[in-house]
Amino acid sequence: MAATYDTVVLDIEGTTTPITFVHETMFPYITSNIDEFLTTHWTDPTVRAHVQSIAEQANKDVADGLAQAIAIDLAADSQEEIRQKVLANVSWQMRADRKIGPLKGLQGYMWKFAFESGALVSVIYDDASMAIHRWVEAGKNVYIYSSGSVEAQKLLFGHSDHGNMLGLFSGYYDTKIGAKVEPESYSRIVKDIGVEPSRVLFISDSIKEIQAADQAGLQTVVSVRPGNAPIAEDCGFRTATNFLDIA
Ligand SMILES: CSCCC(=O)C(=O)COP(=O)(O)O
Ligand SMILES: [Mg+2]
Repeated sequence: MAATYDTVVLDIEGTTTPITFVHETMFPYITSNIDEFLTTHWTDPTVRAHVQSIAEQANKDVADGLAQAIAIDLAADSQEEIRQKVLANVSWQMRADRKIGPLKGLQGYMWKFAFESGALVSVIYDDASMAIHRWVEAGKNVYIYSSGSVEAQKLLFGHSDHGNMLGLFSGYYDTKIGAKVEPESYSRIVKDIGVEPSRVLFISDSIKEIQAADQAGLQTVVSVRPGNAPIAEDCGFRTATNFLDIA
């Protein structure tokens, strides 16, 4: 590909970072620690705000008829009932790998303690790290767009096996800008950055995200990594197993 882009937008899971790191290290950290974390941090104002968001989402899910959702009455339930219902709602959403703001917000806050204490160090593919450096050295702007909260994204790139990479990125987007499978989300991102969609390269392992970005007029490459969902050879999009083939 000729360098017809001057902005790069990167997904994380399955793109810069192995799916296994997210599913076998980051998510189990939440599952193993959330019970104790909520008990210990229950009165922390940030946890209170996340509990409120989880409760609002749970009540919406119940109204929408989601079978596993459990309503939370913040005014009438006891604090222990609320805590147990938060645990139950987080549990089913994590089993479903739900990419939704309230869940991602609480996960991100828990990961803050894990990354900052050194309990977690993220994994970035060598070629992804090298390509990001090359893009930045070539004057391109590199952004992240992930379902993980912006706070979690910064923790992940700030505490990686390639060191603190935060200085390389021009900005971060999460699902507050819109779902990753909606073309409008990509239109909002390029508008926010202030670039033409045709000058932006988006890389992701998710074919639905690639289709959405393509519909919004961005250039795309499908990230093919070990453990990613298989991509059909005739998917109609450029694929890459190594970022250095793109950079
Ligand atoms: C950035 S935090 C960990 C990743 C995460 O929670 C997630 O859902 C990753 O989704 P992505 O959009 O990066 O595939
Ligand atoms: Mg991904």
